[in-house]
Amino acid sequence: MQVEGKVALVTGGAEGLGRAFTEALLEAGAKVCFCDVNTEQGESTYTVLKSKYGSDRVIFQKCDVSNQTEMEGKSLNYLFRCTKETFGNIDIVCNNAGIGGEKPPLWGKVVDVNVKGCICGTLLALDYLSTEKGGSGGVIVNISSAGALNINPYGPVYLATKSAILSLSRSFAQNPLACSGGVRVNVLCPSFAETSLVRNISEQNTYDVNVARKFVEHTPSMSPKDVAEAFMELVVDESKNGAVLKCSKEKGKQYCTINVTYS
Ligand SMILES: NC(=O)C1=CN([C@@H]2O[C@H](COP(=O)(O)OP(=O)(O)OC[C@H]3O[C@@H](n4cnc5c(N)ncnc54)[C@H](O)[C@@H]3O)[C@@H](O)[C@H]2O)C=CC1
Ligand SMILES: CC/C=C\C[C@H](O)[C@H](O)/C=C/C=C/C=C\C=C\C(=O)C/C=C\CCC(=O)O
Repeated sequence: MQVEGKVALVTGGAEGLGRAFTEALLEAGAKVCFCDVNTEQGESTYTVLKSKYGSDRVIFQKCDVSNQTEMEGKSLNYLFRCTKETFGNIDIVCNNAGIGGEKPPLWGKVVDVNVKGCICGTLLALDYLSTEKGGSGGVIVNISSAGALNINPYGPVYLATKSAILSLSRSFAQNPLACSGGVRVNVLCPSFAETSLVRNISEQNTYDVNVARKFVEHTPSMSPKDVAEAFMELVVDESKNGAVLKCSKEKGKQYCTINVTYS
């Protein structure tokens, strides 16, 4: 895919990986609408990106991806509509927004943001991108986790949501609306990267904060820019549909095949 001149939508773009994806897309010549629930950080990031790339190429919208109705303020429906009205089309969608948490009452919000937000964002992306629905095709990249390729007793809820994103994306990649609609669906599984999500691991959102922190300390972390390089490969390479791309500091990029072995 030639990214120059294309229109992208990124959720959770105010900081961390979402900001890195947004900047990589802008650097490649795309127009980008990014959203975030954190208005202050979103406006701050928008100011920086607008001055670097121009106000005609980047917009920020406050949006909570777990908000399923227009009633509760800026929803994903509103975000997609606003992006299309502003830039005339949508070609690339990155469902990135995500949070961590394991204990009540936080875990329910984790499911709402990570799973429902990604499902809603993927369904809307298919509606706007599929040629079967008047779109011009394109690519959806959903953000799972390297942890989803394993089991982990210390982050079961978080990693369950990331596993859901993995299955959702691989399944939608074979869905008629995608296949016959010229839409590719890929999933990125990063290992640890230096962001607030990892820095903010605490008693409130993990079963054993010492284990989680030790895991992070012993696992070399990527920069968000490292992860964005893998993300852009899934956007640009039109041979990639249903691809599962793991990326880590130690082993770089690894495409994964997922099989079930029977005992
Ligand atoms: N940092 C890491 O080591 C890894 C992160 N991931 C995933 O990457 C994605 C991004 O994570 P990070 O950049 O690390 O986290 P982060 O916490 O640094 O950034 C996440 C961004 O999403 C926003 N956000 C949170 N809830 C939202 C909501 N309901 N609606 C809209 N925006 C919302 C936050 O305000 C923040 O700006 C997440 O889905 C995470 O699960 C996956 C593997 C590794
Ligand atoms: C791990 C950091 C991400 C989120 C923290 C949340 O609090 C979550 O509820 C807790 C998870 C605890 C995990 C403990 C160890 C993780 C091991 C893994 O296999 C994860 C490996 C890489 C991915 C990291 C990520 O997805 O953010």
